[in-house]
Amino acid sequence: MEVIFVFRGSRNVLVLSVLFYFFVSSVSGCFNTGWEFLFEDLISDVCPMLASATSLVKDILTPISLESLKEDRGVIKKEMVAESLRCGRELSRAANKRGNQLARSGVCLDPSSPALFHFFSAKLSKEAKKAAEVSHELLTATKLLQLKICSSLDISPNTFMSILEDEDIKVTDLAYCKPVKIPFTKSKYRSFDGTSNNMKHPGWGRTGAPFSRIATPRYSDGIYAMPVAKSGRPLPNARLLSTELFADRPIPSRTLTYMNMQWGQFVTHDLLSQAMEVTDEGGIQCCFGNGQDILPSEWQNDKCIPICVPEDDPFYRHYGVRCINFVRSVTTPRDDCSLGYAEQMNTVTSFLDGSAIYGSDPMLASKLREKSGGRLKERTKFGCKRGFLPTADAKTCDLRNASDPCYIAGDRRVNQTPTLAVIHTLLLREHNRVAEVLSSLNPLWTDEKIYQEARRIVIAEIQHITYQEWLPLNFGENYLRYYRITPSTLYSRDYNPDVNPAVVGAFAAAFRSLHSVVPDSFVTCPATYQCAYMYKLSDYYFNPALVESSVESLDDIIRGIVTQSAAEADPHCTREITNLLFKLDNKWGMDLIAMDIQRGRDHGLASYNDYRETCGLKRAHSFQDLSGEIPQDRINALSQIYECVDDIDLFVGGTMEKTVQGSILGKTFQCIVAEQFYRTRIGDRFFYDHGEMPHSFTPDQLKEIKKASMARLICDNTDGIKYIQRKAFEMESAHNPKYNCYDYDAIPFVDLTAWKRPILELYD
Ligand code: HEM
Ligand SMILES: [Ca+2]
Repeated sequence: MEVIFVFRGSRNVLVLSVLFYFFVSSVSGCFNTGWEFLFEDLISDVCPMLASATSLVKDILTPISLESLKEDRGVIKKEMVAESLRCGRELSRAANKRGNQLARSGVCLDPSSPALFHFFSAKLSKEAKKAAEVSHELLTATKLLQLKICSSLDISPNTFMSILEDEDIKVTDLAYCKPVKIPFTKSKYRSFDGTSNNMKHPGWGRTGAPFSRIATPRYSDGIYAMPVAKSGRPLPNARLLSTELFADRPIPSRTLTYMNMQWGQFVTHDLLSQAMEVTDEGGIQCCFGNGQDILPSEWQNDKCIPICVPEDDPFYRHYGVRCINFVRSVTTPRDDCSLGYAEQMNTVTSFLDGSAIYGSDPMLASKLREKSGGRLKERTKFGCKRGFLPTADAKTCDLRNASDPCYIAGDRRVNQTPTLAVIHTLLLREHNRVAEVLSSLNPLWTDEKIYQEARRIVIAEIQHITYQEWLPLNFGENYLRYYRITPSTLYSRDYNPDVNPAVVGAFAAAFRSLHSVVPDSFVTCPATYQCAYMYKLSDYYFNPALVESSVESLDDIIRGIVTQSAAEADPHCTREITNLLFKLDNKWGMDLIAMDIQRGRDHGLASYNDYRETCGLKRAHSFQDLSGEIPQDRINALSQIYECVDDIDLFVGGTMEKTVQGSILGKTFQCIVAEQFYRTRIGDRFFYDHGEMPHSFTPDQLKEIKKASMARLICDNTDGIKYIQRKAFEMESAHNPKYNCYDYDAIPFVDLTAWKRPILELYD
């Protein structure tokens, strides 16, 4: 094996012929900061003006005292900013180049590794790559200024950050940062990429927007470096936290179905998606081989933050696994291109706008269309009346037979599990069903008109099912009313253009805690509902073939997931996701809970204690102060792993809280989730029940949309499902019995005749 070995510190590229590679675990690789590529002699070579050896205060600052720094603006000299931008660009490009070289020289992912499949979930567009590149340059420039100013003035990184905030340095001379006016269009229909939803801020909620923050980040340097404990030591190991605090204890929910869990994941995929950094060659490898150890730092990409596995790990030690591949999320410049801390990119539209069905950019949207009859592309299958998702590149699936389907949809995660692919199929069918009815009601409508109207109806149904059926069930009706989240009986008039609909980064942590409701397997049931077969999740990651394995298979899966319960919302998670995620043909997989924790740190999310304050709870000064929200046994476990109560990660602390009455979440996550769904509704001009707008539904139409339900969606879009409980997110019971799909009183029907328009009204 020939490996190009790039030494940090000397910038020499040595080509080493390595026949047998003996590897000594490098502990430092467990705690990368993200700035490993910035070393002293490189900075002094590339940017002599910024190197700390030339720390003359007058170079950087106009000659004034430190006290006045906080009051005055414009104290950091323009030339110094320009120089840090130039250096930032040069150094971050060099780091990029080094990453590509490493990948080309063989430091890349094993084709059958779980880690490779982790990368399939989000691919970066050309625009996203550009944004990521510029954001690295701006972050590196910020870091260089910080290094220089902190060493020259002997101030802390935090003091520098507050100076920088006051300075509010916006970059305008980078081509990317030149203000681009996104033209506001008055279309009745949403754009695909979320632009032009807000008239004053046409970029709000768009594909590629930064996640929003409701608490100051806890990067250890205030900019991008991975967080550390208050003592300055590393935070507890993410895998250790997973095994100690989230151990598998399978308790089924008494009330909620698997379908309830599945809709939650689907809604998540509509609202957000972070992507991981890649090289020009593809996914980044941070571990040696297939997880045998951490790569030595000389071979690691700067974006690597691998999860080290403790030697005595209860599961991985049996397989010699010491390293879970993990790579930092793509960052993006903030909306005004100012210097400051890192913001992560949301690669889908932030609105609840069916983007997982239609795509988050016009190109994908177009690719998914039939271009006739307003329909989405679908595949037919002999013996089935209704269609299936179109298929694409089989390389992104783990197929057993060449003829098995690998789906393409508006969201790349569609193939993650067969039950997720089922929801995508139902909504694809609903679009085409609606399109057919609309075109028979309005025979003169064009393909475009039918497509847009059907899309508008399906998005409204998704919003209605989510806000009226799913949210109150999971988070409590009273609570939602209190936060003004529940839609009103007919129109609501509370659209607020000053509310940014961007997804809050902490919301991802809160919703990730629902990984605990994922069961270990799913069952299938024939028409008699005598449920028979059970499929382990880990045998079906990225293998959706089961959806089409027979004429009845899709119906059987749906009957299964409305019959089977979800797992209880508690801190216990199935080993199918904590040991076996994306296992494929291996004996072991990745750990989703360790990844949830590590991802929160990667995004610099403020600590659990900070979010307690943000949410109006008392800040805890000792572990015991958590007793109002966290049960004693969990407090004991937390205090044994964390050094200090301030160190507790948001994901961990939030998941440990006891649930609020009527909700599957504790107080802190309840508050964060409420904040998100408030923004998603109030900040979306096109939200389905906003009245008195040019694009609002007529009262008759809105009344029909409000009849939509999960049960009706299933009845209308399956061949053989004849009976189902009225509330498909809840287990069948005496209060929630099964009804015949033709019983329109029990399971109301969305009557589309309200969309019949006068024959001469072709387009509006
Ligand atoms: C079988 C079920 C599921 C699987 C296999 C799964 C898998 C994953 C994976 C692999 C990630 C990315 C991890 C990372 O790189 O940081 C992720 C992220 C996430 N998951 Fe799940 N998940 C499932 C169910 C759910 C459910 C039920 C919910 C919520 C109701 C949920 C909410 C989230 C959220 C909010 C994120 C962060 C998304 C992002 O930032 O892009 N997941 N999940
Ligand atoms: Ca969306």
